[in-house]
Amino acid sequence: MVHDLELISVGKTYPDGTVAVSDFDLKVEKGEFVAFLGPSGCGKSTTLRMIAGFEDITNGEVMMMGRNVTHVPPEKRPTSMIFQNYALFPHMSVRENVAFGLDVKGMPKAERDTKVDRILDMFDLEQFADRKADKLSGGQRQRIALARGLVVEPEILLLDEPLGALDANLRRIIQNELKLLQRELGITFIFVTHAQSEALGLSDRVVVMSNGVVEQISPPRELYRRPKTPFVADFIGSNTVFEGSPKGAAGNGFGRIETLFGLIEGVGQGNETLAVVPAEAFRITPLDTPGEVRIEGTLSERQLVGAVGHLKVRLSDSREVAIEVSADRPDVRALTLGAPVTLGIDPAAITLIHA
Ligand SMILES: Nc1ncnc2c1ncn2[C@@H]1O[C@H](COP(=O)(O)OP(=O)(O)OP(=O)(O)O)[C@@H](O)[C@H]1O
Repeated sequence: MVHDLELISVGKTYPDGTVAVSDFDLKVEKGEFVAFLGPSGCGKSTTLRMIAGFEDITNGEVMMMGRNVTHVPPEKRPTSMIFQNYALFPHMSVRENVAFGLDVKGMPKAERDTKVDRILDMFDLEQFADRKADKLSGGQRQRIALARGLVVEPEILLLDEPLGALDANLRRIIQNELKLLQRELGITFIFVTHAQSEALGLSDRVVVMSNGVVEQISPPRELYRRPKTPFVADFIGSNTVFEGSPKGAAGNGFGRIETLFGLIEGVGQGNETLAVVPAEAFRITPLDTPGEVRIEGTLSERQLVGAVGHLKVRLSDSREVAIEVSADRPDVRALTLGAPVTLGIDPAAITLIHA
């Protein structure tokens, strides 16, 4: 199958010796929305710029629609890039800004104008067509940047923190628009962000990066449910990680590790050394699940707010686990600070990973 975009072992070392990206492998299907997510400096932008062709690749190859574009200049790639600061020409009108990419391609005027009119209409920008770009609001500028990126009809749209300069409200609005637009046009989107909620909310798949290395490529839900590395377990959601030693397979895709808190069973092979437990998987026993993992602790905090009880349970290694329970439970109401508490976890919610 031919992919819209394929990165084969792509790496980048800057002239000063900084290794920004190493061995990046990725296959993206037509119409997919993929987010690159990771802390500042992890190599997201460098990777995006290599895809766009603005940055030389030190090793590896970039394929687009089955064609090797590793050494193809940006304007000859089927991509279009949108930057965080929009990179609009402030003294050009909206229309001139949007037409710019088509002019660069040498498109005949009549055809160009038709395309520009159509896209201005699509983004509700006709009434601003003759206004200078620096006389517009952030949200309007963002729309122009999108219109300018899309008017050249790219196969792949590359977006580098495109919403970073917007306030929270506008950000949410444009996020929605972006997602609808992407569905409607069926264009492949590669989206760089360090905002977890944005990556998880918008994309079909998320590439989590750290220190120039791909940690995990998964749909958002999978990142929450089945982190594959300690970095992802720490970076995504709110997990508690227990260390242990491998105790082998337990059947049906489950394994066991021996920890300070006893045997923990979870999804895995049983040759792993870490058990990852999402915050919402902890329950206060007695509860129902047969075969649940049990961990002992003492109640260190209790707040009953309306129907919800916010509890904290201190474990023997002095870590605290936060739990939400129904405040109506008589056993919860009866708990006093310092009381022994047994936590129960469904093994299916636990993921075993390698350190
Ligand atoms: N031109 C350059 N020369 C040397 N090192 C660079 C250059 N550009 C970026 N780097 C380094 O490469 C690494 C990756 O940078 P990159 O901008 O790709 O990260 P990022 O994940 O996009 O970060 P941010 O979210 O802050 O934009 C960082 O260590 C950065 O300092």
